[in-house]
Amino acid sequence: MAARKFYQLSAAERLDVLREQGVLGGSEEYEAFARAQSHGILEPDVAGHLIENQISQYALPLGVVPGLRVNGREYTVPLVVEEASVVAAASNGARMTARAGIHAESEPHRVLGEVVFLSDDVSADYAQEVIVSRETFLFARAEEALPSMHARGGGLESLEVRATPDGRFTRILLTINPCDAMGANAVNTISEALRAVFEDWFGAQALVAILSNAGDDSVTTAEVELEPVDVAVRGMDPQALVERIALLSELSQSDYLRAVTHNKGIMNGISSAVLASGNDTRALEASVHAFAAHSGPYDGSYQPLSTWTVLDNGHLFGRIRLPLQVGIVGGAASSIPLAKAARAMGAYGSITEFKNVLAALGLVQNLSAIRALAGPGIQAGHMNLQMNALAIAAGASGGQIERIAAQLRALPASERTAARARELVAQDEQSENGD
Ligand SMILES: CC(C)(COP(=O)([O-])OP(=O)([O-])OC[C@H]1O[C@@H](n2cnc3c(N)ncnc32)[C@H](O)[C@@H]1OP(=O)([O-])[O-])[C@@H](O)C(=O)NCCC(=O)NCCSC(=O)C[C@@](C)(O)CC(=O)[O-]
Ligand SMILES: NC(=O)C1=CN([C@@H]2O[C@H](COP(=O)(O)OP(=O)(O)OC[C@H]3O[C@@H](n4cnc5c(N)ncnc54)[C@H](O)[C@@H]3O)[C@@H](O)[C@H]2O)C=CC1
Repeated sequence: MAARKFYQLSAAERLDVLREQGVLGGSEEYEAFARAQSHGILEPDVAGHLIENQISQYALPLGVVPGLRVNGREYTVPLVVEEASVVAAASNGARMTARAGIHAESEPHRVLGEVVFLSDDVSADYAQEVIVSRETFLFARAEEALPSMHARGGGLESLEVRATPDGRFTRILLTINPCDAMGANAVNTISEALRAVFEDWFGAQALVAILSNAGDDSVTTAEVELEPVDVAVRGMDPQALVERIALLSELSQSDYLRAVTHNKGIMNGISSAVLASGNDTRALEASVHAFAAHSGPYDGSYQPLSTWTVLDNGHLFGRIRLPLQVGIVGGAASSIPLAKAARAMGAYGSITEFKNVLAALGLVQNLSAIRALAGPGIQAGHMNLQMNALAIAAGASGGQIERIAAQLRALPASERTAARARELVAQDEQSENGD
């Protein structure tokens, strides 16, 4: 019998192979992988069937942002993230915007598919002519490909032919309503079904039939108007603070280097909430950053996803606009129990509601970050919370974590190092042992 390939082995067998190859690290790493596999949250056979070449499981903390007020409702939003201060900052943002509340709205949830031919094989004009004359057949074929989506009121909504800007390719664009799902699989199924029809009619092979992660036609907007006192920082004039926040916002419009970091701050909250919900974070982020790269004054200028301005009445006005390729059904949530629980806890009654909450979360996350930057700086708040992670990395466990973190916080910033944390852990152990 032929030897089984790596991907045909069990998780335990794969671990053994990797140990023999010496690529696992040491026995400590082997133990860590093996323990997480048997004591992880997922049943080992579920984990082993979700991805390929699986050897272990990976856990991250799940936290919540309480009291995020969006469109008159209060949400408790679950986040999964490894970075200290993200949840605290989002909670801080929810607190600062609770009085005013955030208003959010989403354009209809749609995803684009594209079937692409070389324009030498199929000209845009010809494709257009054929599609217009046989539209009824194409819609019937799309319905046949995914009858359940059609029955829900979704499915193919429109067909449009657009050549690429350089004229080399003819794209047939399919606008699809995936109802409450993110829609990638739905769009791919319909696109491939129509590809076969087009190839038959045109007598040419399509280059590709796939969804586009560009979400420019399905954008969510969230806005908030705050009084300076809502964002006040001790020891600083609130009006001067909001003026500095607005200036920081202008900087991110002028300076690409700052825009990237500004958007990273926004995605701190959104990506973490999307991860918690069992949605595809790669699709989300590709879509968001592509939008940021061509939604500005000229195509190709990477822009901030949010802006903050001071209104004539002295209030601070914030607005965020971005596409959110997510779903409240489908994806990994049906197989990952905690993702399912996180979706249920978010209590998003519709896909629009989920997107509105995500955009609001991004806006308040951004507010906390730039308020800190415009005020005391980021390190004071962020590094305070980061001290727990430093203590854990230095080997602290149980009640020691809080003790060491408190000692680290009391040190000047320049002395809060890994080496110093290890020294403190060693001293703590000595005193615990009565040495
Ligand atoms: C860190 C804080 C919140 C401290 O904030 P603070 O004002 O020093 O602390 P506070 O004790 O006055 O707390 C204010 C509120 O923050 C929340 N809060 C406070 N502490 C906790 C905690 N332990 N757990 C949960 N929530 C917490 C909580 O809502 C609290 O209100 P309260 O409930 O007490 O009335 C503040 O300094 C802050 O918001 N900083 C921003 C931190 C941040 O953005 N971190 C992300 C990592 S940095 C990054 O990745 C991106 C960045 C910053 O570069 C993006 C950019 O450049 O734009
Ligand atoms: N480029 C990309 O972004 C790609 C992403 N993917 C993956 O595709 C998955 C997302 O695709 P989907 O089609 O959203 O998920 P999916 O394949 O899980 O489909 C959603 C399922 O939910 C059912 N459903 C039940 N109630 C529904 C309702 N009210 N509205 C809509 N559907 C309902 C649908 O019939 C369907 O079976 C993600 O796992 C993603 O990682 C796959 C290929 C490419």
